[in-house]
Amino acid sequence: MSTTAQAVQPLLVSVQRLSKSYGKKLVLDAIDFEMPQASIYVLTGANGAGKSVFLQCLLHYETIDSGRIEIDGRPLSDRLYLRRNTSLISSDQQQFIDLLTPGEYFAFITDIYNIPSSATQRIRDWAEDLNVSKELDTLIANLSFGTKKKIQVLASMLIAPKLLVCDEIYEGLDTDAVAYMQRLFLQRKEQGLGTLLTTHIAGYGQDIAERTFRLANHQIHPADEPELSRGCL
Ligand SMILES: Nc1ncnc2c1ncn2[C@@H]1O[C@H](COP(=O)(O)OP(=O)(O)OP(=O)(O)O)[C@@H](O)[C@H]1O
Repeated sequence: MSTTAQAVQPLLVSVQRLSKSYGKKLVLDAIDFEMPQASIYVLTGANGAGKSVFLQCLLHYETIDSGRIEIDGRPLSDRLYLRRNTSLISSDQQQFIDLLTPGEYFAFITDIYNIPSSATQRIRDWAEDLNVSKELDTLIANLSFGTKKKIQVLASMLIAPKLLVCDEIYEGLDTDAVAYMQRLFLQRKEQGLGTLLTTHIAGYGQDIAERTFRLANHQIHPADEPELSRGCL
């Protein structure tokens, strides 16, 4: 997508001077970051750079020390709008669904998001695409790491949030699933939805992303900035 096209897209994510510390440990230092609607952005950074903390702050799972965050033009204090229109896929966020089966989890989602019951057939087709049809009645706690992730992916497909945030989505996924995810993100973009992916492995997801950023030294910069790209993984 050209810079001009991006300029006319309304913003999906707007972050201004976001700072976050844990005690004396500074993680994010006055970060500015913008992402338009209908986009795929990648955020890279070394282990411990602060990518997950940034995502947690973005979706208000973590409090911020200072700064301003807007999602689709709404402040984080618009809690219901935020929860309805965002989803996070992360290996750390699964415990709350562990004691449901995928089938129960999807029923739960269709209830709370008021999704028509016709979606049930779609989710069965998608489950077949991702090769998890046989797991729909197994407790999520007992599924493999990659299968748990696929269940989260299916849930996000049901919800189709305006902003989908994926923390290390490719970790633990087989090659077919990775290819499926790439197609899903591109499809989301065509539908006007935005996807933000983090990875500590440079190259992952960047082939489909229009922009890649790097979190280093507590700040986010375009990954192709010369002084930062020297330090890339
Ligand atoms: N709840 C917390 N309390 C204290 N420190 C924390 C907390 N959460 C994260 N940190 C620290 O913040 C820093 C950034 O962690 P974060 O998990 O965001 O890194 P990351 O870039 O996602 O790393 P990785 O690629 O390994 O997943 C780390 O030093 C981590 O120890």
